[in-house]
Amino acid sequence: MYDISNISQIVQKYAQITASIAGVDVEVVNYKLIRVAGTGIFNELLNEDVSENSHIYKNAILSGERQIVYEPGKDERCRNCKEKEFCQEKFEISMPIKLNEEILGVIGMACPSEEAKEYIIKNLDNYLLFLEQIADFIATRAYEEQESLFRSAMYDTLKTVIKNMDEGAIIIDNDGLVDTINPSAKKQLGITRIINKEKIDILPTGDTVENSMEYVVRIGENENKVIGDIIDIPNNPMYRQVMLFRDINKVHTNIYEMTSTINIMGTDKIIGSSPQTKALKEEIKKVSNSISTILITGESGSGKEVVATAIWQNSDRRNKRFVAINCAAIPEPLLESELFGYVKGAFTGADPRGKIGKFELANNGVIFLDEIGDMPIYLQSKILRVIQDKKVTRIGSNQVIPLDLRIIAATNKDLRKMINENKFREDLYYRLNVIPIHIVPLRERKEDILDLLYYFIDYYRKLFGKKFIKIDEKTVQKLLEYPWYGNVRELENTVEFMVNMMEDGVINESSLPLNIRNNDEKNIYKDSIRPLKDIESDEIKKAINFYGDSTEGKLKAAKALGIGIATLYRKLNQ
Ligand SMILES: Nc1ncnc2c1ncn2[C@@H]1O[C@H](COP(=O)(O)OP(=O)(O)OP(=O)(O)O)[C@@H](O)[C@H]1O
Repeated sequence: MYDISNISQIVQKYAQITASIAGVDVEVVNYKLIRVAGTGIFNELLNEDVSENSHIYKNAILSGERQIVYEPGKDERCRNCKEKEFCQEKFEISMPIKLNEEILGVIGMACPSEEAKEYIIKNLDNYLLFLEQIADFIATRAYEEQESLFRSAMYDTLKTVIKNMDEGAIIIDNDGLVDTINPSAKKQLGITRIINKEKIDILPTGDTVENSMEYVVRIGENENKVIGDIIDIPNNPMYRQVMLFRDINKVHTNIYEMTSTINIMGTDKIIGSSPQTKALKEEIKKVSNSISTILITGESGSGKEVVATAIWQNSDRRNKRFVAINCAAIPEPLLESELFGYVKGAFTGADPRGKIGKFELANNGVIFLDEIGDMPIYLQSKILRVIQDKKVTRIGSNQVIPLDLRIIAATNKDLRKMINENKFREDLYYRLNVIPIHIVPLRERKEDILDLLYYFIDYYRKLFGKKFIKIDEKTVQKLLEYPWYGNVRELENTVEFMVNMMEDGVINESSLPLNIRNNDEKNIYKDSIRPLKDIESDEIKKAINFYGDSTEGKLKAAKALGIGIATLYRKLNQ
């Protein structure tokens, strides 16, 4: 309950006004029966505890009713008063000070003379009304004081909470100026100076992503995009709004950290000492810092993603994001929204919170479009536009987001064949194939089989805590002869199996999976026999990849293939 002692000066003024108008002595006690204000002799006795001999006040507090005492000392209510014999007062009115249902105290009026008593009784109704008014004034001031204390305590608490929040927070006053800005907000907006009472403009971009609205926040020269919420503070004399927000880059980083599953590989981690792999590592180093688009081709499991991450790690974008999207793994209807993102309410069935797309997420870094051959043709034109225009628009949004991206695409499909079958856009192919990198199948780089074999044995024996002594010669031979259509991925899985099966630290034929154990030479030959047309086409591709697509490159390729240039052009057209 509010203690009116806290506003004793105001109460004293009311007591004096009452005393001078009524011509009587007035005192005010709080709900604990401590004298808070008083006139005449009472003024000398402020802060006195009057609970022992203030039976009438007690009655007023307990009943909440005004008390009128015509014969102080002789009245029934004075029965227990120790000083009733010596009571000097001739007449008393005690008016409770009420705030809603609570009694904050009592204002008491005491008549020292019979004349005053007579006069007051004659005008009793007016006196009662007057005293009731004064009690109401005191209660109103108590209420205002209580509210203002409560409000400032709330603001203090709010400001402490805001100061310690991870989210950015700005309190905006009724003139649209910054009242309070927390350290997180200053950091996110890149502000180092004191900006209290500076003008702030908050403009919604119209997009809602990740459950919050996107805004441009402008304070002086600083302009930033954030996503967050504006909370209006209605009926507040000082403050208009609180803005809570997150840095859009931080939102991107969080999504990236939550969704990225990439296996970071530098060229040093690419295992293999075959001439092809050595050349591949050189090529990676050469092309890493260019901004041109790369198309990596190679059979499934041959290491296309490994090469893509190695390019990123070798580039000056290594500290930026590498965002991979497997176009074959995402159902077609979802692929577009995964790539471009969307805003709240963009289409039925969409996540109502909105979504940030992979292109936007990869901005300033690298996007890896894996299995690009599985991209539906209508999306191919959209991707082409993103590559050409270097900008993206979230589905359902009008906002254009400029992009600075390194694009790496990969496929195990024959895109030229797909172009002939009208399944892949030729213009997109040329846009992607600026720097072609082909990874030869594992069976064509036998040295790598050995390197990878020992590398994976070492990895899995450590992982399983097993001792490894040796792998027998015949088993190694079988592994070298196996065609590895699943490439490095299949070899890795095979080694994991063998290390599991290995007994006493020795890997032998009995540790091999059945398909490899039964893969005798006949089968090997049967499996590896390929139509001449395919072999020819592979060799031509190899030569063109090696010497380049230019006229000079084609001349060299034809020479290396042992055919005339006209024959090469004819075969290329086929
Ligand atoms: N040269 C290499 N050194 C070490 N590990 C490799 C190498 N090449 C491939 N791997 C490993 O083999 C597995 C398959 O590689 P990756 O995913 O890069 O192949 P991919 O060609 O992208 O396959 P897919 O076409 O199926 O997407 C991965 O676990 C990868 O780490």
